[in-house]
Amino acid sequence: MKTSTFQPDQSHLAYSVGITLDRFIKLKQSDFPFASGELSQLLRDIALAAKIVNRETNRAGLANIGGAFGQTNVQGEEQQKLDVIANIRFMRALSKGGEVCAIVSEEEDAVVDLQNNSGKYVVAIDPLDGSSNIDVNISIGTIFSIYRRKSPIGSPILLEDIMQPGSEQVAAGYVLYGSSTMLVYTTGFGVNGFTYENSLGEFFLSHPDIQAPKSGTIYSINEGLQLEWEKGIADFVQSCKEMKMQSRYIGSLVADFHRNLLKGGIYLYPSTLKNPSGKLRLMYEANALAFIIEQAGGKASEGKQRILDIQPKNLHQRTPLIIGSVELVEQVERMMNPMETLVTS
Ligand SMILES: O=P(O)(O)OC[C@H]1O[C@](O)(COP(=O)(O)O)[C@@H](O)[C@@H]1O
Ligand SMILES: [Mg+2]
Ligand SMILES: [Mg+2]
Repeated sequence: MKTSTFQPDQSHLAYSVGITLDRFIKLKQSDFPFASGELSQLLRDIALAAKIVNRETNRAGLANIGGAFGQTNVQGEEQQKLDVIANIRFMRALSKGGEVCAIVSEEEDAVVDLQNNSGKYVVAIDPLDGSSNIDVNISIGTIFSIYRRKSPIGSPILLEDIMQPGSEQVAAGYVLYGSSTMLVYTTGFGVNGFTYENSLGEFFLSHPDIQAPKSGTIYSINEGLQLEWEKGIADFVQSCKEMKMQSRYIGSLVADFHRNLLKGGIYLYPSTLKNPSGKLRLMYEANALAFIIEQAGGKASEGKQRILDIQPKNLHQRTPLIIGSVELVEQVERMMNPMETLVTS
């Protein structure tokens, strides 16, 4: 019997570049034997809101949605219009989806209880990261963490559902609104990046199984605060200069993190006189990026302790953040804790 030589396209079976986010989420669901599809749907809801925020950021200059909103958030920071717009868009998508029972947002003073006791998940979100760069057309982002609630489904949410350490995250990611728009996330089975194809309105897998280089030549820190650094940080930055490493600082955490994740390097926002606990927020900035960098083989620390082991005490608490290639982060830790290094060496 004559058979045709047609080879069926098997590519959908492998996580090959070009697969849509939707399809990838579906295929990856098999990583969770007891998956019921809710986390998958929640990731889709976040991707949908990201598409809308992407559209808003692209036309920020045209549609008079740049500039200040005229209010300050719980941290006393002036809210930008896009902070508020992004917050509304993500709130809507997360509440409409039905999977979420509570949200912690940079732009909301208190926990947003969605009065949806059947919701399984809690989301912590920085709707718009890098707000100071909105009006000057520099890359900005969104950062999100997803936790499974601890209290029984159907019952009201409890504090224990919200105040979970980063090690309890079931998924985390960020969206980068840059020269291209990307969504990068993990569910604890590696890190994958998707690029948004505007004309098709779809995210496509472009960076499968991202691995952070063990070391790198890039260091990212706001050197304007140099006089406020503790000795270990100052020594490390000095050693970077002596080794002629490249200083790169965009001032948008997501963009600085993303570059260093792909190229190898380290981002540091240490404690300063103005912010003795650092500037960045544990629950909706540091935890998500720490989960991603660890899944990609890197490291995240506050100088001594692993970020993901920090037990949160309040919603908007800050933490020093040292994150990136494992060898560089460990070098900073050694320089910040010379005595311990002496004891252990
Ligand atoms: O201007 P600084 O002190 O260097 O701080 C920049 C950091 O602050 C942030 O803008 C804080 O995030 P938000 O914009 O979400 O408030 C980070 O993205 C960035 O890394
Ligand atoms: Mg931020
Ligand atoms: Mg923000």
